[in-house]
Amino acid sequence: MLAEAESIDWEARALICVGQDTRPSSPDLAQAAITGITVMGGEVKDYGVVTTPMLHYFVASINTDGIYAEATEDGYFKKMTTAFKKLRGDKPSNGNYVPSILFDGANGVGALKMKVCLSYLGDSLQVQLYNDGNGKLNHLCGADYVKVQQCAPHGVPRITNARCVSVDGDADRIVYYYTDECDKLHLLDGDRIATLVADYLMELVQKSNLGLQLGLVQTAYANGSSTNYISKTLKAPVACVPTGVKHLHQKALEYDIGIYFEANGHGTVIFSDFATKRICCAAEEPSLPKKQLCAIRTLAAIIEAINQTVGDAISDLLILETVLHARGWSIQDWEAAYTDLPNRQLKVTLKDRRVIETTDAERKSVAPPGLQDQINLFVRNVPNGRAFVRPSGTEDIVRVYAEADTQANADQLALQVASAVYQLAGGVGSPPALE
Ligand SMILES: CC(=O)N[C@H]1[C@@H](OP(=O)(O)O)O[C@H](CO)[C@@H](O)[C@@H]1O
Repeated sequence: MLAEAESIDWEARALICVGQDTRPSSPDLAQAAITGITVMGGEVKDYGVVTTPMLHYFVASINTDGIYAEATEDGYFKKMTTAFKKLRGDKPSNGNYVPSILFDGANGVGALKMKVCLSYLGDSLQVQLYNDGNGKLNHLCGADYVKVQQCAPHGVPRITNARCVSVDGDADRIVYYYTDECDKLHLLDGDRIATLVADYLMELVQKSNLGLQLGLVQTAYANGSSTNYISKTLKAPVACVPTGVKHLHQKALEYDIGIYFEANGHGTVIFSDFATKRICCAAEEPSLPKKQLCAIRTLAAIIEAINQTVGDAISDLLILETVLHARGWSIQDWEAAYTDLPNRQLKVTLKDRRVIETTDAERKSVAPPGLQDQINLFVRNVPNGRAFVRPSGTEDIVRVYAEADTQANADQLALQVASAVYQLAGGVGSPPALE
């Protein structure tokens, strides 16, 4: 019936790529999928244990008959790391940049694949691997833990001011962090990543003189300071869309070069066919002025190094290390661009989370009645206040986000909004409290 409704041609070749992560349930689930596909007459390409973004990369490569890339693990690492080494040149250090990072693999597949990546990277980048698979997946470690709890992950040594990276369990998100002399965590999340990359690419786009338009896409979770920095300092177009990378990706397709990152570190850069052709053709024009040609060739190498199919922690890492290297920046130099507004996220459990309805890319609630008026009231009472509430698409909860001039005000605002949600929208369990 479904096949009929969707006009599916049973005679057409159906090739399904299957990949699995490191969870104990994965081999059985993968086998069940493979059996189902085979019974239905489909063809299976079993990639075994891979990161989520690797599987996306393989599918895009197959769907473009290898034009995008070679659909193998070796093809994936070779293409990205060759471009990375080209971008790096023969000097791994530059100014305040040191070619060495601490890597928290969240005890997931990202750690395994980073190990493989290291053999391709040679000595262009030193990566110390931690949480590399022996502990519990995402437990007290990984990008989500670091971002939401705003704490350094367990299992990674505290080396003052050292540049550290946390990826999530399936390696599609990445955040950077360091701990300072007072053991305070400094988080550089998806917003910071987007602004760092945008600043660098904008300079290249200008120098390349190819008339390409660059834009950024964020969600309501983007820190207000980052949005301000993009529009006021970078003077780049920035759009806000509902949560979920499918929305960000779709919007980013509207630009020649679209940069999208969720605040949690999930994102990538995509180049339109038009931009790719212009850059790749111009890169073969030796008669162009040296500075212009150099910028164009750098853009061409970035196209090779980035996984454009979806957010990819390993590919993003290579791009971010490239930008920091090119700028000669330490992680502290990167952080100096702007100051994040303190923020807080809380969760509220409701009888039915669908009673919360939102509009304006989830920044305003339209149901239940009266909730938005209450939020407006609380927000007005704190300097630089902003807050919103939305039902999660992945958990049976409602998420509350608040930011303000101080952590105490952000905490108070989040708690006020969460309490209003609990009262007006049918909260269950104990009333909201700061976690
Ligand atoms: C605040 C937050 O981090 N939300 C996450 C989370 O979605 P929710 O709909 O908020 O549960 O999971 C999504 C899928 O991984 C991710 O795209 C999104 O950013």
